[in-house]
Amino acid sequence: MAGSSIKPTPLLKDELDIVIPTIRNLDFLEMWRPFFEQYHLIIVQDGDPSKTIKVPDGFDYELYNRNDINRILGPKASCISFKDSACRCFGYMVSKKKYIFTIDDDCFVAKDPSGKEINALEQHIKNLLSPSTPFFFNTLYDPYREGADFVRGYPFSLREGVPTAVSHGLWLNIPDYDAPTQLVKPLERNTRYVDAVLTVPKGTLFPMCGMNLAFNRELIGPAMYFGLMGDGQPIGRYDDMWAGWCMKVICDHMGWGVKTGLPYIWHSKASNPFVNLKKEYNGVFWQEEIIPFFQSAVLPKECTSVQKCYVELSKQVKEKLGKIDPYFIKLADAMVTWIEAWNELNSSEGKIAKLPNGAA
Ligand SMILES: O=c1ccn([C@@H]2O[C@H](COP(=O)(O)OP(=O)(O)O[C@H]3O[C@@H](CO)[C@H](O)[C@H]3O)[C@@H](O)[C@H]2O)c(=O)[nH]1
Ligand SMILES: [Mn+2]
Repeated sequence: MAGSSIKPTPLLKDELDIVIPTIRNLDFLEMWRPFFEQYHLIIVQDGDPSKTIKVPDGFDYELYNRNDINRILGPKASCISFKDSACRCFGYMVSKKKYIFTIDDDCFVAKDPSGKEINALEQHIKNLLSPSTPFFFNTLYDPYREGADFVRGYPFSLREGVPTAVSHGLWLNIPDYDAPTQLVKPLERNTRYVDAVLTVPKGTLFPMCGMNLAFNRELIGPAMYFGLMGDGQPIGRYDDMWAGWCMKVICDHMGWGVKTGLPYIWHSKASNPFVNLKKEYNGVFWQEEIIPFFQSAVLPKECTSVQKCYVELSKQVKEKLGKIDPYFIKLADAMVTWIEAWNELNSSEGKIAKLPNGAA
């Protein structure tokens, strides 16, 4: 009898949205069709709202342009960036699903060393559905992976792990370098496939790239605000970095885990390093003060929800980073506006993620 032609239902089919920011086109979806077609897409169209973005046939999607964002959020739309990929966070806010995967429109299906096409979404789901180990490093990497385990000396009291809030994937071909590095190494390509998933240890920050990223929206969604960038702002290409630093401080406080490593995507477009240098210029200097701020940030135990953590962080940003540049006062206010807008759109969910015992 011929094999069944019924496709297996993909994992989290009705619990995950794929968020795509675009100012270009969505032709890249053809390559992802086998992996994405059964999921719902949320497309955030940046730039000129009068331009029509064609979505390839067969995909289930909702599309929002700037007019939609302004109509839905009213004055609170001011917290959503314009003319920067940071606009993608609007998609996180309007989603009603438990999980989010976000990918850039110049990211394609990569192949692993055996030549097999990588289903990046499937790997992110595996990462999110298995625990993290932020409190003690496992030298054999992901202990929950088939064929691996905790090594000798790993405390049994910690082997249950903690919930995974974020899965950060990587990129073959064009690496996510900053502009100075791009300028110095214009031809460098990442050809190294490292077959590992690591938990970022508690108390350690990392540079979160938004091009191949998934997260548990019910846990950490309110903290995934991609900071004010692009049009009218003195900085760009630090939206995902800002979100990553805020997110990690809050995950550490809440006792949740963040993973990085597999899956890889194939990043195809090298954005213009000179344009990027102009966008990043202030960030190159400011990050030398921003990082110590996040490294020393302490959230009080009264911060028992992500929203409360985030508003507390915004207060500390205003107080401690506001003296670097007035931009940080504007950013701190935008962080509060984001939470207000998030709560308005998601009030029915109202789920407040509580601190697990002793995690603070
Ligand atoms: O004004 C804009 C510019 C771009 N987009 C969309 O955002 C993503 C990323 O754009 P692009 O691939 O051109 O930028 P990269 O330099 O490769 O991106 C890296 O920097 C981060 C930007 O902060 C990004 O997350 C990283 O991947 C594409 O989908 C563009 O269509 C936009 O919406 N508005
Ligand atoms: Mn890109």
